[in-house]
Amino acid sequence: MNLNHQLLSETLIDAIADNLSAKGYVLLEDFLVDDLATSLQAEALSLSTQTFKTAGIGRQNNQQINGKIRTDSTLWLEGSSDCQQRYLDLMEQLRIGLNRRLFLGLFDFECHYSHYKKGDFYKTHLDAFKGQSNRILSTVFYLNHQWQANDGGELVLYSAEQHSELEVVTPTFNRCILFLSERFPHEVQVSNRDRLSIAGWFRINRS
Ligand SMILES: O=C(O)CCC(=O)C(=O)O
Ligand SMILES: [Fe+2]
Repeated sequence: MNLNHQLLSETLIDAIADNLSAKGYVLLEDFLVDDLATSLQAEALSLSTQTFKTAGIGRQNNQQINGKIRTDSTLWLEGSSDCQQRYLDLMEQLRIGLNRRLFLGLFDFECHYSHYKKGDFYKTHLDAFKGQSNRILSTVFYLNHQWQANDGGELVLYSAEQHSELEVVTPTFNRCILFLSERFPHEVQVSNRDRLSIAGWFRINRS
């Protein structure tokens, strides 16, 4: 194991757990050490032009490409580079830390890079339907420097009940949002420039 591996502080995991139980989501600035965020950004940038695939929606085995709902391209992280492995290690630490505090029974974590080109979007959706999915906690980590007000591409989180806006999140470098997958409808507004992120899900083992 690389000694440079950043570990999340127990204080940070406490704060994440507190926010998740109080309001169901948490927004974190400067989530990772800068060199890790920078390496992930560089890797996403270089891979996005070659190996990303148009994203699917629906069940894993029955993916449909539906340009009407989402238009981004994705690539799953499998730990095939040092920065991917470091990111997955951190999320593993978070998984264990959240299970200890919240008894969520999180079983594993999956994540992919996403690339939204100019004009791309992801319309309002839920990441999981109650009782039908093993996705429990959604995470999105952003990799974009100098996001301007007119760049679009905000993540809008809605309240489940009134569909009122809870939070409008610009996809700013090294920012991370975590939210309960079944609880918050959300959308990515049309992006006016390239937008890179890592979307991930902590899952329970339902089978
Ligand atoms: O990129 C984002 O801000 C959210 C992406 C998203 O909702 C998803 O991939 O399910
Ligand atoms: Fe989503």
